[in-house]
Amino acid sequence: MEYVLETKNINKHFYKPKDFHVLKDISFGVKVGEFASIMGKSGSGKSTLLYILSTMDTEYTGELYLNHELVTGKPHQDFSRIRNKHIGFVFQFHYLLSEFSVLENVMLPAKKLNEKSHADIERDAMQKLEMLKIDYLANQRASRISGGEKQRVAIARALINNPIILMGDEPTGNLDSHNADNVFNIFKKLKEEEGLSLLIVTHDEDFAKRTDRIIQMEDGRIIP
Ligand SMILES: Nc1ncnc2c1ncn2[C@@H]1O[C@H](COP(=O)(O)OP(=O)(O)OP(=O)(O)O)[C@@H](O)[C@H]1O
Repeated sequence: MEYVLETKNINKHFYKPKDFHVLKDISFGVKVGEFASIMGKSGSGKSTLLYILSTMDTEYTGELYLNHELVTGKPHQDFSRIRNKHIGFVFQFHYLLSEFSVLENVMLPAKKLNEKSHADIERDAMQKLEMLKIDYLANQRASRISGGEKQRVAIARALINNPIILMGDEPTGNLDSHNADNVFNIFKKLKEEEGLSLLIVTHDEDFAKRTDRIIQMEDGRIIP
């Protein structure tokens, strides 16, 4: 089985205000090209898990593999590069820089990676905007566009470095049903046409039901 992401026995505690075993023996994988969702009650540990999987949180025991490579325990300076290059992340809130144009926002993670020329990055960013059918917004200030458009720009930004997996923490949580549907269809298209792997935390059952697999979390565990 070809996995883009795999975990082995991930455990995490929060020690303040008192010891709390938040993630318990999490072992699972996301297959290449799979569109998986994570559901579970509030407080079951979904966001905590996603922050570990996206290498934003390194305080845990167990193992995380991306593209079969063990990333757990790497030197700290490696993580921002791994994250920037291999993982696209979409939050509930878009976190766009409001004074920058849409195009500049999408270009930023590629600028940070510093592997391509400005012209190449601009071309790639325009291609992502075209793919998401928002290229007409390229020169608009991010503060001037609608909520649904902002989330599509955030997706374009998450894709700019051609990640191996796109993760989302309730990316449709702030959207009305029309815009949420739009985002689902974009994710589905990314899977079907680009072969992208996706792992999306959601509270929306209709959204989850339409993904390839629902991973259920309860009390810090994945329900088998
Ligand atoms: N920094 C922290 N310190 C202590 N406890 C924390 C911390 N962050 C989260 N928790 C606790 O860990 C548990 C899991 O939180 P988490 O945010 O992962 O849940 P979730 O399933 O994503 O919930 P929601 O659906 O409400 O976003 C909760 O009980 C939360 O209160």
